[in-house]
Amino acid sequence: MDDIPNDRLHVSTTDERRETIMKAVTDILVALGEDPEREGLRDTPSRVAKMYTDVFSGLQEDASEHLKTVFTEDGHDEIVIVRDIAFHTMCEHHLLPFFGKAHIAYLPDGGRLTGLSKLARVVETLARRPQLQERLTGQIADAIETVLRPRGVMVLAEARHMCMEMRGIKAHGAKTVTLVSRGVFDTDAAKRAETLALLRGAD
Ligand SMILES: Nc1nc2c(ncn2[C@@H]2O[C@H](COP(=O)(O)OP(=O)(O)OP(=O)(O)O)[C@@H](O)[C@H]2O)c(=O)[nH]1
Ligand SMILES: [Zn+2]
Repeated sequence: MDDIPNDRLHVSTTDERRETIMKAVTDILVALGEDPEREGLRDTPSRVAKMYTDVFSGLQEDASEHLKTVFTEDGHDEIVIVRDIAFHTMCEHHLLPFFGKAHIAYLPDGGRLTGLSKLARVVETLARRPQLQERLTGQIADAIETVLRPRGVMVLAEARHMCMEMRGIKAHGAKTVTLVSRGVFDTDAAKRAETLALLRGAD
């Protein structure tokens, strides 16, 4: 949040936020030449406000909190992989959805493990913000690295961006793949190759 000027940092209550979004959506409808009072649109500003507060709820959360359920299992310093964690998020440039799957691998150190579901919770929290795929991928790795201090972490994300498909270049079905690797996966070529193959899976 460091890059937001001070005068924009006013923290709104949920009600204030909803009111502001409703007014903005009404203005957009009017600017488009629509009648915001017609039956089908009457509840649209409040629906969109509810949807945005849900879709962007991760802005009020700290993703690393999820990982703090740490189990110490001495001697278990073997790789842990969770594949196919589905996510839906919004690109920060157009506020259009991008969605896909994240695959996570980490090599624990000192037997420090987290609950498997917590990895998916980290993805969910970080996805519920205006995002870039590269940043989402990096932030997932950062959270795991900071809390679990593993020997290595690797995150692979693949997604379809609606701003590239339904508008602009209209590259239907194009998939963007991003990869972040840290620690031993960055320095040990054999471990990196082996883990990347596991992350990619058979399909
Ligand atoms: N690197 C990156 N770019 C993204 C992501 N999501 C959307 N974009 C891109 O952000 C760019 C914004 O480019 P601009 O030229 O400012 O916007 P635009 O005129 O709408 O661009 P076009 O999409 O090419 O029509 C586009 O190239 C999008 O494809 C993302 O997660 N990562
Ligand atoms: Zn976009």
